[in-house]
Amino acid sequence: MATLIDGKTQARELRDAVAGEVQRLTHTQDVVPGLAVILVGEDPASQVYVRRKGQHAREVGMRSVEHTLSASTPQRELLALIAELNADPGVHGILVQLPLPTHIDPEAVIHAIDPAKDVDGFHPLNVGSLAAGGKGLAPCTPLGCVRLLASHLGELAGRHAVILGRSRIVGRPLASLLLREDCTVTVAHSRTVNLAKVCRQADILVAAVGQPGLVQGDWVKAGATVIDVGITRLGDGEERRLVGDVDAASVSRVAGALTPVPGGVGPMTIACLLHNTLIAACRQHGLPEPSAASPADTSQPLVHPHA
Ligand SMILES: Nc1nc2c(c(=O)[nH]1)N[C@@H](CN(C=O)c1ccc(C(=O)N[C@@H](CCC(=O)O)C(=O)O)cc1)CN2
Ligand SMILES: [Mg+2]
Repeated sequence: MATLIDGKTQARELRDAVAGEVQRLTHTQDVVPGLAVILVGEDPASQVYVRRKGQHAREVGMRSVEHTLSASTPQRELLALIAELNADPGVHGILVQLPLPTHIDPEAVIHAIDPAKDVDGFHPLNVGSLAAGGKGLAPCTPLGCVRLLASHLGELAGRHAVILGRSRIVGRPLASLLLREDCTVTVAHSRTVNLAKVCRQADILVAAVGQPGLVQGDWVKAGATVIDVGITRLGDGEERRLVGDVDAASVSRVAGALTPVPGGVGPMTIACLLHNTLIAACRQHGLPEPSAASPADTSQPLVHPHA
């Protein structure tokens, strides 16, 4: 049976490491990293994630500012709030929780965030920097995937990674991050011919399409490491459950290791957000960065204590 890669524990370890760095910054530099999170509307899942981001930010010693706006907030009001936060020297990281109500253009919102404070890594300047192999802020879910992979596999260089899904939030930035680790990267998607055959070539298989149970055991090479990014809510009440893109029952008989849903990539997303906020604060104050920018650098204890 496949080893389960425990994202919950690793996320806690990363938060603890970030907390140590925050304490050091606060005491030696008088800098308290500040994170501002904006929620527009009342989507229940988004409310949970935003609450958790604020709570975890405070737990690691950061200043946390939460702005909750009604679902009917005009776009110009949201842009005005972002402009205020851009100008606030006590705020080092800004994020707007997605999805947004349909009358708001997410592109306009993402463009409005100061790229230096864009801790989601969604601004085109950060997207471009990552694609070019530079040092811009990278998106949190792909960063979490690379940390989990490096913790389990150590060196990633030379491995063939197949990423299922080409979204802006996961698939594309993850391809850039894995290229940075010298993986051979294939991005597969809904138009890929013979998807199962492509997936069977992977040493590392990442499923990020939002289709429950898509990846079956016979799509996986024996011993491969499988990362399940999908989180779909099925059922109601007592029957309510979260399922990933991977059919865990069949895949765990073939794979070498697998991330669970829940408790895999999800918790790493918020821990990586805190790490990005710490990096952003250091950069804004011209201070050396806390350990390696690369999540797969095993030489630094902040990065992944398991490796
Ligand atoms: N501005 C952003 N919006 C969204 C992002 C993002 O990174 N930035 N990602 C997702 C939501 N998300 C964080 O915002 C997120 C999703 C899931 C989890 C998580 O811990 N999941 C748990 C299950 C939690 C549950 O019970 O619902 C798990 O997988 O174990 C954290 C953060 C979309 N929007
Ligand atoms: Mg996620």
